[in-house]
Amino acid sequence: MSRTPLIAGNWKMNGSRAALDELSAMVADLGANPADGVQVLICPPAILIARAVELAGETVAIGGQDAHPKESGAHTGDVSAAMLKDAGASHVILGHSERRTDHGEASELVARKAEAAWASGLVAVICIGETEAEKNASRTLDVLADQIERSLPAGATPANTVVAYEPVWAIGTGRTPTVAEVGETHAFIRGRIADRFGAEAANGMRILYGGSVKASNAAELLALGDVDGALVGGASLKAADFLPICRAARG
Ligand SMILES: O=C[C@H](O)COP(=O)(O)O
Repeated sequence: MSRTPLIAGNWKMNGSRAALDELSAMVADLGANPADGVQVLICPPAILIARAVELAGETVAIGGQDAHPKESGAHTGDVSAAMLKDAGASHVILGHSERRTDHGEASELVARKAEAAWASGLVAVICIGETEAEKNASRTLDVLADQIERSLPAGATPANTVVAYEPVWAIGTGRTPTVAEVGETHAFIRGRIADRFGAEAANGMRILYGGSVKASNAAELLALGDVDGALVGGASLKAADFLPICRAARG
């Protein structure tokens, strides 16, 4: 099964209304010179989503960075999947390591959020990844297996779920695993998805790599058979940095 590459930009807690000019520049460039066959997604801070949706049109999908598992209610400061959908989002990042660390999110909560995302018609981009201490203790595969088991609810399909593998130690550091390590780890992840959801689901489900992806390393990472795109942080903030990554994903 062929999988449409997804290049997803996570703006994290960066951006402003003025920064949406960068999104407009991405949309204009991709409109004039499409990255054929590549799906492009930008996940700005929640407060910018509605305006981003207006600017992005059909060229760039817009997503959230988190969603509360409940649809509405007394949850000060939170945003629900239903609200993201209402604002025009199509995707939501869940279980990012910064949420797991900053907000103590456990995999069970991530799974509940994914179910809420699906119920609202959003695609869940579910993040997994080992810390540096876990890597140094040779626990990477055990950690990933556990996160796949507990963060992805029953019912995950290629249509409703994307998995993003982000080694925590590679995020924002300029360090990445070797290309061979990324290939082996993604193959392991796909194998575990097959164990849980069956071979057909594993064949169709996209697995993104994230962690210090930039124009200079994107092509070699995206050329790997089990790497179906990238979750990009810092290099997604500027059109000039992000567009070459989108183009590197073309087959
Ligand atoms: O969600 C994106 C990742 O955390 C990667 O961030 P980075 O590209 O700045 O390393």
